Amino acid sequence: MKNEFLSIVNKKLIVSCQALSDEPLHSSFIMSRMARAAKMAGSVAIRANSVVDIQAIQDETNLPIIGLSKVDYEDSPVYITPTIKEMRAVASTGAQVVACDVTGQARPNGEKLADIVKQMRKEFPDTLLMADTATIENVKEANELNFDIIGTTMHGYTPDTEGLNIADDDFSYLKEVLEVAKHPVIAEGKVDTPQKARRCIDLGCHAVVVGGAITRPLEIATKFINTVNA
Ligand SMILES: CC(=O)N[C@H](C=O)[C@@H](O)[C@H](O)[C@H](O)COP(=O)(O)O
Repeated sequence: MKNEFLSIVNKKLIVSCQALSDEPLHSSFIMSRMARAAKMAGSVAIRANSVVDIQAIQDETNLPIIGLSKVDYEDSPVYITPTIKEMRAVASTGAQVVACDVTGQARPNGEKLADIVKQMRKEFPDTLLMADTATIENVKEANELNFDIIGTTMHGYTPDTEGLNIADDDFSYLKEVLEVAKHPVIAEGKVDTPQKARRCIDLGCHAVVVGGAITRPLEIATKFINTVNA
């Protein structure tokens, strides 16, 4: 039976607690404390990168997790849970959701997304799969592959969508995604104010993920400094 993740996060905020090795807060302990703060504020789930961070956050908060594993491969631009190896590792933590890149770009080792999804359904039937998409074409592929959740995570982060933002033109891209998607949409990517997060819910998203605007102090401080120093 599928887990209760979607009912838990319905119309709610999910905080993404992530810091890569080149970021000042890179540490599973620090990410677990970020997750503690998010839980205290009322976040109902956490998005987390890497097995070690997921485990630290599970131990600290016991909140449901959207898990992913960012790994760079030489033969592919896909880095969010790119192969079956990362998908299995994240699912094996017990994360309620495994998120992976669905941008249509070639995966490492020539792996095919359809095969990965099929294998995951066999091995982890109760784990939800979230598609981190960039374009409407990607949303259609996520529909065809029957992903449980469709995210806008990669919009603005691929060659086809560089510089774009889901909030542009009063969220016109997000409105299109909501039209096309056949599964619940979670808004994610550059949602950097409470008002924008609320707008995503009001437009019909199932939930909304906010990361950097809450958990990346370098990003937050830089915005302040750029404005003060302007
Ligand atoms: C592009 C990419 O790798 N995005 C990652 C996906 O997990 C995270 O680094 C983002 O922080 C997350 O999507 C939340 O987005 P924002 O931090 O803009 O609220």
